[in-house]
Amino acid sequence: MPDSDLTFQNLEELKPRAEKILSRQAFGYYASGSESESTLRDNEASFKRYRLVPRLMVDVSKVDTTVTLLGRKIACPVLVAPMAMQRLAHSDGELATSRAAAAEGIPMVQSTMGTVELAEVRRAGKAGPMMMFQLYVFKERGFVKQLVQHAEKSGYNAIVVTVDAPFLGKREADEREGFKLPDHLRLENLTGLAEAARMERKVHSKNKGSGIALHFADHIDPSLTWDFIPWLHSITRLPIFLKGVLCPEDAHMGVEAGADGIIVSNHGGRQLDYAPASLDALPGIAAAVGKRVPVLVDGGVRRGTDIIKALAMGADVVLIGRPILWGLTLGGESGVRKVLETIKKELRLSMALMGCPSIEHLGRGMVIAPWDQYPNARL
Ligand SMILES: Cc1cc2nc3c(=O)[nH]c(=O)nc-3n(C[C@H](O)[C@H](O)[C@H](O)COP(=O)(O)O)c2cc1C
Ligand SMILES: CC(C)CC(=O)C(=O)O
Repeated sequence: MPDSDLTFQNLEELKPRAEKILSRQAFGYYASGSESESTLRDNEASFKRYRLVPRLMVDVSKVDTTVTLLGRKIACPVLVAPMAMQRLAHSDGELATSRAAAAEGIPMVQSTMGTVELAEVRRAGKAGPMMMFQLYVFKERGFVKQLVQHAEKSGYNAIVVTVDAPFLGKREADEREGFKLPDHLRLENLTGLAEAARMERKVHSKNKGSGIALHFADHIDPSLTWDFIPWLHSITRLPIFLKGVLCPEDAHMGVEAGADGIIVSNHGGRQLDYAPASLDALPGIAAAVGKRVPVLVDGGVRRGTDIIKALAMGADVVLIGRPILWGLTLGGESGVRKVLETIKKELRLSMALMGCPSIEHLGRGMVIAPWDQYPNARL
């Protein structure tokens, strides 16, 4: 697949360009949300509702975008979100994303459902600050233990447990197109295991509808409860983040159960439709967590100013999903690098324009919701 022209101004331009390159099945799988896609749309729309109040006469000749996560310095408060099956976008798939993220000093979260084996992805990203492994919890706990311990031995620095997917949301594009993983690709983390061989057949199966949804219903454990977290701690020394939290009470219960980080997410609008936009759920969750552990957020982050809004509203770090896949589609490793470079540059400039020479300067008073009064009314 020849790489295309990588001249673009911003992340919002990329989706229509990627659509021209990808197969209908792959584009449908990447782009779609569940059901009426109201949460999918609301994720981006919510960022656009808020306004920023700049502060003036601050020395911004130097702007420092770095932050620390799990004791490691990262280039800016951004992570690459876990996304399955990246070789649908480009033949280098997860390897390209891993190299690009490492080169930009940004951690990547690798999905359980990768099309490159997790240890290879980790090796490709060895120059980077760190990597996390996203875990889907299979009914077969022996397999889960094997997967997690293999990730730990391979050098991953944290486990991200996705807790919003007891079943896969109803993604109508996948149902309509009969989404299947093409025959030349494999869910590489699941091969070589007896249980996995059976799972794999489903993803390639000739059944009608979404092969992924069928695979999920068969093998992912919908009976998961909070006691899973202490069990996971008992089999790994890695810190555990919970991904998919939308309710302050769940965030609190997660921290009580032993979570080392909370990721506010509605899975990019792909699970429960009409779940709140992640940004709208964020302030309540940040308040419930009360700085006990880091709070991360994803869903609809497309601009440097979106990162500023999320941080000012209580997040420590954001994750970016689909724009990474569009960059990967357009230009493999270079495409992902360009996506990350672009948003980093936007963040740096917007911080300067906000009068924020470093991330600690971002505060709640700098973001106004439509229902807030403008700051001069508070004087
Ligand atoms: C194609 C695709 C695959 C995804 N695969 C996973 C996955 O394997 N595990 C997971 O926890 N989340 C997965 N997600 C959700 C993302 O991690 C993330 O929550 C979401 O995409 C963020 O929203 P954004 O795409 O608007 O930036 C996936 C999302 C997309 C678009
Ligand atoms: C293979 C899928 C289960 C990955 C996923 O989480 C998604 O498509 O949203």
